[in-house]
Amino acid sequence: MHEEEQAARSEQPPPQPSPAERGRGHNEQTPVTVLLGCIADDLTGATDLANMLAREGMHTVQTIGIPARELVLPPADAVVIALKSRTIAPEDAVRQSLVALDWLKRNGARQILFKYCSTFDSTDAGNIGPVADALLKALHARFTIACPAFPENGRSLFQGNLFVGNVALADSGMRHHPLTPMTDSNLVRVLGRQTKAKVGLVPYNIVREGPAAIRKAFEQLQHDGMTFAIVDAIENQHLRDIGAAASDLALITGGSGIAIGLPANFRKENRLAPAGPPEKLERIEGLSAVLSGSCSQATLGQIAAWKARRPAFALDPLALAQGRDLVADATAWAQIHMSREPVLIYASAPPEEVAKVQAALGREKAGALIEETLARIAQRLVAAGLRKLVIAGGETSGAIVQRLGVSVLKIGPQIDPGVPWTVSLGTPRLALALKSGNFGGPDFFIKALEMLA
Ligand SMILES: Nc1ncnc2c1ncn2[C@@H]1O[C@H](COP(=O)(O)OP(=O)(O)OP(=O)(O)O)[C@@H](O)[C@H]1O
Ligand SMILES: O=C(O)[C@@H](O)C(=O)CO
Repeated sequence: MHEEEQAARSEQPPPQPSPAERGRGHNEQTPVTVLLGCIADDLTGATDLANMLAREGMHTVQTIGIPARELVLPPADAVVIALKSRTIAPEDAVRQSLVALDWLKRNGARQILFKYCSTFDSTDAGNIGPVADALLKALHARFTIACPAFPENGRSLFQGNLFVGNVALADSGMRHHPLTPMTDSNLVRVLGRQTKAKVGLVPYNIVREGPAAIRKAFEQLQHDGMTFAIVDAIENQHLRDIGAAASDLALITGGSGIAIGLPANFRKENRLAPAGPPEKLERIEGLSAVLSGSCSQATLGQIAAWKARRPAFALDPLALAQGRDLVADATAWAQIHMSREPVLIYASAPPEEVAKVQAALGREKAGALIEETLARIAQRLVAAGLRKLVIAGGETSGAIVQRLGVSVLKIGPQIDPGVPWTVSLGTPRLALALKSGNFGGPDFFIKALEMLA
């Protein structure tokens, strides 16, 4: 371990305060004292991570982008900064991630977690490798792990190969992802193409032996000149053991699953209180709706389940492009139904329809037009009393949340693995469930809103 890193880690723990005692603001005069500082490369991924940390008993706050100087955050053990850096130019992703790191360090973070997708969404140009390289350098650290496993959602790693359910990543739907097609399941190779540093593997037969064996493997890999270790994991217990073995690492990288084992390290150091009951979110009163721009298989199934029981309005992207005012149409329609029951407004469509729209409008233009439309609809519906909102899709969530001016989320109960209810701070208070495209059971939308009834 580098000297500076060692010095920071060998400090004696302070008397163990609650987050309320620790943090009262976030500016330079009164810093929040964060234990775990997290940088997520997209919005729904950040919420997934925040959910995991909250479930494991850390008071967790999520910010949308890098917190503004004047923003006062509630006390928190963990702060997750949600960036939108997964598919932007690598140099922009690096720059934004370093600003996020700087904020987290200034606010006391003792360990940094870089969260990316459980399907390792990236290209040979990045952004996982370049961002991880830059964070390591900024932290004066020489070694980290990469582990996107998330067993509860079917993501497991064996011999460095990532599986989605019972198929290898490259044989899964991720092969056809429009921005980050994943055509190689072997993460040692995938990450190896994104960094000049050496990438090694801690295989399953070592992981299953527990924290001491895993830690020894980390030491051996460092001795052999490796900077990254892809670490196999199939079950939550493996992630807990990897977390324990990674307690001394300044930087950890992975999916939300890798967070499972980290709170225990802070508890062991007497810095974190034992896990209590899940934090109760304030009750939000008002109208409910679901907005969806996700075209994933899971979301399409959830839309079908909703339509069997509840009112739904489909946005036609080609009509939109021809200038039809679907914001007005959808808003007027929703206002008739919403006072009686929750509504769904969606642009989501199966691959063949998406392909037609993309052929006519161009992929980026189609996406941006739909995101902008859903965001404007959300804005009008909030003005009309909408307060409980389920959003499907990472890009879609980003566009809507940005338009609504949301900058901080408090994390509440889990709806399905990877998706919690959250409450926005600021006015008006909104209950938001931001669902990653691939997450949630078939009745997710209905289940989510019933939880708030
Ligand atoms: N009918 C459609 N035709 C073309 N593009 C569409 C259509 N409906 C939605 N889109 C666009 O597809 C993109 C879907 O991305 P989004 O990130 O919201 O969902 P996702 O990829 O399923 O979610 P996640 O990133 O959480 O896995 C958005 O840019 C959206 O505007
Ligand atoms: O890790 C995942 O699969 C999700 O949190 C995500 O990042 C989807 O965009």
